[in-house]
Amino acid sequence: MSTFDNPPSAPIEWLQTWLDEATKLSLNEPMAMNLATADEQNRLSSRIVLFKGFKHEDICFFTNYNSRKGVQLEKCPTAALCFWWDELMRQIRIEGVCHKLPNEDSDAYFASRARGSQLGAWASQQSQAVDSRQTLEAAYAEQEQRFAQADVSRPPHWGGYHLSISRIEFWQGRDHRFHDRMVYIRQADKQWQHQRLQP
Ligand SMILES: Cc1cc2nc3c(=O)[nH]c(=O)nc-3n(C[C@H](O)[C@H](O)[C@H](O)COP(=O)(O)O)c2cc1C
Ligand SMILES: Cc1ncc(COP(=O)(O)O)c(CN)c1O
Repeated sequence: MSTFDNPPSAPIEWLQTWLDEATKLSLNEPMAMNLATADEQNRLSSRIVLFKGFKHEDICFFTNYNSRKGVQLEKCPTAALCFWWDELMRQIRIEGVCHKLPNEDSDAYFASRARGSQLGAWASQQSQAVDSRQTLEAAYAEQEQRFAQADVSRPPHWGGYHLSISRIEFWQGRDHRFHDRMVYIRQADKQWQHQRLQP
């Protein structure tokens, strides 16, 4: 029997199962998810970021807090995420509110990154204009020198967010565009209510 015929009362285990199944496929970026944010005029923008695990039941990702998305999240913390796995014909849509992770969590994740990516986080003022690739390379070389004898510390403007889920939908592609959909909505008392949706 499919999970859609016997849905769990809460969605997190189901989400974890689909993430595990996508990871097993040896895709290039199985944890890539679209992140949509809005500015103060309700203009939307979206881009791909990587899912980096859970904080309790919240979804974590890491970025530059001064980036375009970071500036938007500061003013408008509601955001939407979307995973799509072609090979599984599966989509997961998530909506919720983002908060910055505690510094300790960002420190721990930053410390786990490749050294080159750590230096890149210092060298890049993400989303700002730059006149040439050479300017970027020079900024990177400068950070390489600066940290030549040391571990690379986390830039204060680089860190994580955790998105608290208010709505999540599981979508399984089926023949004749007659897909399975199940949505979970978080109620005021924190309990989940789920409903099957038409394709
Ligand atoms: C597969 C993939 C994964 C990415 N992961 C991240 C990520 O985890 N964090 C991040 O800041 N940017 C990531 N990026 C780059 C973003 O898509 C984007 O270019 C960048 O964050 C700047 O977005 P912004 O100007 O809207 O803030 C990724 C891009 C791709 C294609
Ligand atoms: C600019 C940028 N920042 C952060 C990440 C997150 O991935 P990681 O921490 O694994 O480098 C990515 C992934 N492509 C990225 O492009």
